[in-house]
Amino acid sequence: MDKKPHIVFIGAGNMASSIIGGLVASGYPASLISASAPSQEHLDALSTKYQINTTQNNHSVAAEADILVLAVKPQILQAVCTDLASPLNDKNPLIISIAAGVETPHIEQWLGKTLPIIRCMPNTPALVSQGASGLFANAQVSAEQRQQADEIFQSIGVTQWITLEDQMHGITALSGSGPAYFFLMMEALEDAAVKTGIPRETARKLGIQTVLGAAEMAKQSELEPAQLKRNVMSPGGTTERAIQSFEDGGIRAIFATAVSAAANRSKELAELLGKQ
Ligand SMILES: NC(=O)C1=CN([C@@H]2O[C@H](COP(=O)(O)OP(=O)(O)OC[C@H]3O[C@@H](n4cnc5c(N)ncnc54)[C@H](OP(=O)(O)O)[C@@H]3O)[C@@H](O)[C@H]2O)C=CC1
Ligand SMILES: O=C(O)[C@@H]1CCC=N1
Repeated sequence: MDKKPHIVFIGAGNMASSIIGGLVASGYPASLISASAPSQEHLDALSTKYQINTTQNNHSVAAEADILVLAVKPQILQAVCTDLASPLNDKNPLIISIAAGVETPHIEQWLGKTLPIIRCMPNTPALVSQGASGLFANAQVSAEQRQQADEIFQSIGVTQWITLEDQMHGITALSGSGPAYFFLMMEALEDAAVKTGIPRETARKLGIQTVLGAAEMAKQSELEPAQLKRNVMSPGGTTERAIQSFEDGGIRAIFATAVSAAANRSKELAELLGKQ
């Protein structure tokens, strides 16, 4: 980026904080990051931690944005966008919405005009620069804006662009919600290990490192996860027993059902919110 854009966040919750934290950690100037939300307490926490600009006034800050990140709950996005229509009347910032299940035509309709809009589905590991973001650009987004968005989200992890907005439901179910699946597995693995007699602290430390090590290995290896799994399974050994137990318990069906439940909820949200 030659001249870095002023990035304004509407909403200062979990996800905005994660992205802001990742951006600042990657060296993005805090003076070029602003956030707006109702809670002064949340804003103070953000400005103390990251030295970014904060305000409770969506209008004033939105009018200064080169890039406006909509980081509020999907259910209030319509009200927030409708309210921003007037301050954006003579402005043309790049809009980036991270709201689950809200489609770009609805955002355009609520903002009252055609605008460059990118839909992004990030995830909370952005806070430690290990995010995974799926992105979709509408037809108004220029190559330069696409590049700017890509650089922002690459500074907090990995990016993947999709060409069909409909695929965002699957991305949401995969990587948007995904960190929670692995935290659940860490909880379950730790509890199970403690039941074998291991101290909790030991179980947590080794459990987390095992997840991290497996992910790093899968990332670096040319082998597919299925082969990496087989490489751990000595014939007649311990892993084989555990994997057989997972398979007997229907782990693949459990994953398929859960991921499709999340994708279906994203579709439901899109239908519900589009009808408001
Ligand atoms: N959490 C996640 O893992 C992910 C979330 N998302 C999406 O990110 C979005 C935000 O989620 P998340 O951060 O978890 O939610 P949070 O509830 O943590 O944050 C929502 C933020 O919106 C603020 N807000 C509420 N009303 C307004 C308003 N009128 N104007 C400005 N700000 C307002 C809240 O203010 P206050 O601080 O005062 O409460 C809060 O800071 C959602 O749309 C979600 O779908 C996407 C990917 C992953
Ligand atoms: O649970 C949610 O709806 C949001 C979207 C993806 C992750 N959190």
